[in-house]
Amino acid sequence: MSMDRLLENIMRKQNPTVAGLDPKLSFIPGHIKEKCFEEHGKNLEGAAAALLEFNKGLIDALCDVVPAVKPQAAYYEQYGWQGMRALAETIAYAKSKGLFVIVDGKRNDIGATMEAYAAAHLGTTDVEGETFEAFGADALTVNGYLGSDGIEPLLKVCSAHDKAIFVLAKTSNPSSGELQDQMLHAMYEPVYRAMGNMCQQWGLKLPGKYGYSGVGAVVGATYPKQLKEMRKALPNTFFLVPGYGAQGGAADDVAPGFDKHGCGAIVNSSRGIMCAWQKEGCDPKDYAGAARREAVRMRDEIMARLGGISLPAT
Ligand SMILES: O=C(O)c1cc(=O)[nH]c(=O)n1[C@@H]1O[C@H](COP(=O)(O)O)[C@@H](O)[C@H]1O
Repeated sequence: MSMDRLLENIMRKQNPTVAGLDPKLSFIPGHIKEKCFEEHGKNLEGAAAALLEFNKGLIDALCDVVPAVKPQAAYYEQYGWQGMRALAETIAYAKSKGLFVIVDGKRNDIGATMEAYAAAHLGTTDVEGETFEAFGADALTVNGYLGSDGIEPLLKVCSAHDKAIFVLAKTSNPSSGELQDQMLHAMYEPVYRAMGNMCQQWGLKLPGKYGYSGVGAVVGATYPKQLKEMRKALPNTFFLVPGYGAQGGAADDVAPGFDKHGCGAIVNSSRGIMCAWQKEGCDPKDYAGAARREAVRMRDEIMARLGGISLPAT
């Protein structure tokens, strides 16, 4: 099962972190942009080529450190179909380096449309009887707030193609509480807890051998209290924890998301890793080296809190 593969990658690398690949031109060193603009023009084609080259450098530098990468689709979409091609090529390149790829699409719609999203990102697309893998991620972030009929098609595709999903429960952004913290009086619990419970239920259809199902939940590093509460309440739900670094989350904040085996969560950092070269003020040609140093620092900081990671007995 796909989530098992993520856990095994985390265990092997002793690193419960994921590098976000959310590139925009201002994050990319000048020498890459100049080369790509010269080759392809200063247009969407040139920009997309720069994104891909930047990403490949990051992936090469990070692939023996991190277990996974998380490209956020919006950063590619803003560069048109050329950007989406860069997304597809980034996914393929990361997979070829043994990385688990979580595409951050936060997709959701009615069931019929969700079938199309599921085919696009996790399954295969049918062309008159022949099937093709479109984007081929290992996991996709989704929004569960349309309810079960939006999630069911994903569960089917996950089961058939060995994939996983992460469902937004308590997001990291400052205004997430406006709706997600509201109490559901009939259930005596806030909305994000109800969503967590739904993840736990949906996960029954995708059981994993280490106790964590193929339906994970997104819980922000910026809300450690809720992270702790959710870890206790949802023993079979693996967490994607964004908000470390650029959004202010630190090792102390993410620690409550883990179980007693040091398992149960993966912490994302995007700008913290991608833009480390700007923060360090190092030679821009060493941008990937700076990303690696930050990824190692982040790993060591979180691992110092966890001690070690072992996989719960099967
Ligand atoms: O689903 C996500 O990954 C996500 C959920 C959430 O609650 N908060 C959140 O920041 N994210 C994503 O995680 C990444 C965070 O980026 P940085 O703040 O640069 O580390 C971005 O790709 C966000 O879109």
